[in-house]
This record gives sequence, C-alpha cells and structure tokens, in this order.
Amino acid sequence: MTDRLTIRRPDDWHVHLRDGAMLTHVAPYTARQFARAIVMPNLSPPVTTVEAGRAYRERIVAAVPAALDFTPLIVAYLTDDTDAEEMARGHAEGVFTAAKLYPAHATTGSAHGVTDVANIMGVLERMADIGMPLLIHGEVTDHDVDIFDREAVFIDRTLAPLIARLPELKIVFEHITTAEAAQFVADAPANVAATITPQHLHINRNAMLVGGIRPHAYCLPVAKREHHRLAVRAAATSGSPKFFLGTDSAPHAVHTKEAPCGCAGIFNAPFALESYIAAFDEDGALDRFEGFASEHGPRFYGLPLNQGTITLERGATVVPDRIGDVVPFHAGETLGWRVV
Ligand SMILES: NC(=O)N[C@@H](CC(=O)O)C(=O)O
Ligand SMILES: [Zn+2]
Ligand SMILES: [Zn+2]
Repeated sequence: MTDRLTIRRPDDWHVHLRDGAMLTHVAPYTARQFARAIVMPNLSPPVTTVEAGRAYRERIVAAVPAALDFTPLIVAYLTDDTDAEEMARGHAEGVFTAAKLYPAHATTGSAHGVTDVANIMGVLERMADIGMPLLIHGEVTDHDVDIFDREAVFIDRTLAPLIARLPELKIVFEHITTAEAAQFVADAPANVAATITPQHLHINRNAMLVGGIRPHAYCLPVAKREHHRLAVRAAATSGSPKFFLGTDSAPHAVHTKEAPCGCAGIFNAPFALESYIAAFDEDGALDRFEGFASEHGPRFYGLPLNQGTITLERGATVVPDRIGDVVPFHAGETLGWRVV
C-alpha cells in the first residue's frame, strides 16, 4: 500500500477567486496547493478587456503571499460584442491565456454571456488561428430542457457543431458531469479536453436532495445520477491526457447559499488535493494522480510543467464546518490524506 506520494507541483485549470475581500480570503488557499491557476472571469463587471485582465491579475498577485510562488492565468469573458482584435492582443501580450464561453444565464455571473455562438464566430475563428484555447461552460439554457439534461443536450446542439465548424480550435469542456460528456471528450480529437472537479468525483444528486435539501452540495452543472459520477470518475482516473484537474472552487458567503434562491457553487480550494487523491486512492489509481493533477493540463495548454514537488501522505485531515464566511466542500468530514 502506498502511504506517501510525491508528485510534481499541480495546477488548477478552473477556479473562481472572486474579487475584493473574498479574493483576499480565498486566493491563498489555492496558492498553497497549486503553482498556477486558470482564474475564471465571471466577476461583476466581467473581465472583458485586456486592461481589466491586467488589473485583475495585479489584484490577485497582491492577495497572495509572495512566498507561495503562485501564477494566476487570466481568462477573457466572451460576450456577444467581443472584439476578435482585443482577444488576439490580450493573448499576444500574455494577459489572456484563454477565453471563456458562458451561454447567457447558464450559471453564476453569466448574464453578460453569449446568447448564440454564431455571434462570436469571428472571434472563435481568430482564436483557432492563434492557438488560443476556448473554455466552455457547457450547458444549454433552453427552458424546455431539464436541468439534469442541459450538459448532454449542449453537446448535440452546440459543441459538436462548433467542433465540426472549427476543427482546429482548442477547447476545454469545463467541469464535466455526465457519461455523455466523458465519452464525447474521449472520442474527440486531441484538441478537445475536459476539466473535472472534486465534487463530481464524490457526490451524485442524492447528496443534494436526500434527507433534506443541502445547498452546499449545489453547483452548476448540477451533480447527476450515480452512473454519471462513475463515468466521470473513470475518465479522471483513466490516465487519458484529455482529462485534467480543475476544481471549479466557487465560494459564496454562507447566507447567499442558505437562502430561498441559493447561489450555485462549491468552495473546495482549501482541501482540493486531499479530496481528489481520496478518489484516486479508492479506485486504485494513485499511479495516475500525477498525470491528472500536474501533467495533462500544462501539456494541453502548451505550457511548461512545474519544477517543484508536493508530497501527500495518509493521515487525517479534518475539514472545518466554516472557513470565514464560507462553508467548504466536505465540511465536518475527515479525509484520509494530508498534504505534508
Ligand atoms: N460552478 C458553479 O456552480 N458556480 C460558478 C460558476 C460556474 O463555474 O459555472 C460560480 O462562479 O459561482
Ligand atoms: Zn461553469
Ligand atoms: Zn466555474
């Protein structure tokens, strides 16, 4: 039995660090575990210009102790009016690592998102030309589509046609939650990959709805049936370079989640690695953890692998009920691994 695992320093390819006091509160947790992070741009107002991206990067750097040696990677928020030139300039100047497609009204902070992919086709063509990755929150918003089906329907209605139209575009299908998404990405060409969150490895929709409604298990895309969890987990632990770590850590103050219309998002940053490794351990896949956490992401993005290492060992990690004003994922549980 492996009791200790040393891996190359990992990165988080999908995180919400927010802004202001929440940024100051949460960013150090991510920086403690990860060398780099793809920071989502769904602030209000969203990060749509090179100038806003540069300023946000400076605020993040200022919020993290320098000793943690953390590099935020900034993402542009696409709207119906995004200018292809602005994206290309942001990418060329090293401000925008990627751009994010939020279908309008699909999730938290997506009100300014894209109403129809046709509206940004010129931008996406330009991104394909310059090798700038497109990150996608993959859910349709059509009122006739059930919330549990919105990811699978997105594949047929939006993602598959987009890949057919722009086969060269690098795409990350973010935070996949379904067997359909895992299969689609596995079968797609090498320029299509996916991130996977810790919560979607651990919980199915029962965790949210059995024995009472549990707002801290609610995120988008919403957790699905058990067979979907198992399919997502098999993808994560498969060793395929198309699947990599993206926590989707999404903090919301407790009163905004424990509310009649609670916010979507799970704050998993403080114990993200302990949570992921527990899943890999349960599945006898510890030998594939480093690829998922530290290698597949940078290779997909065309970035260098990190140089340092991090060591995890078996041992109790007690997750507190609260961290400041936020309830963390696994609150009140004890995880079986700890970061040394
Ligand atoms: N995942 C979530 O449930 N929420 C995210 C937005 C997102 O990633 O869709 C947030 O910003 O709160
Ligand atoms: Zn999302
Ligand atoms: Zn997210």
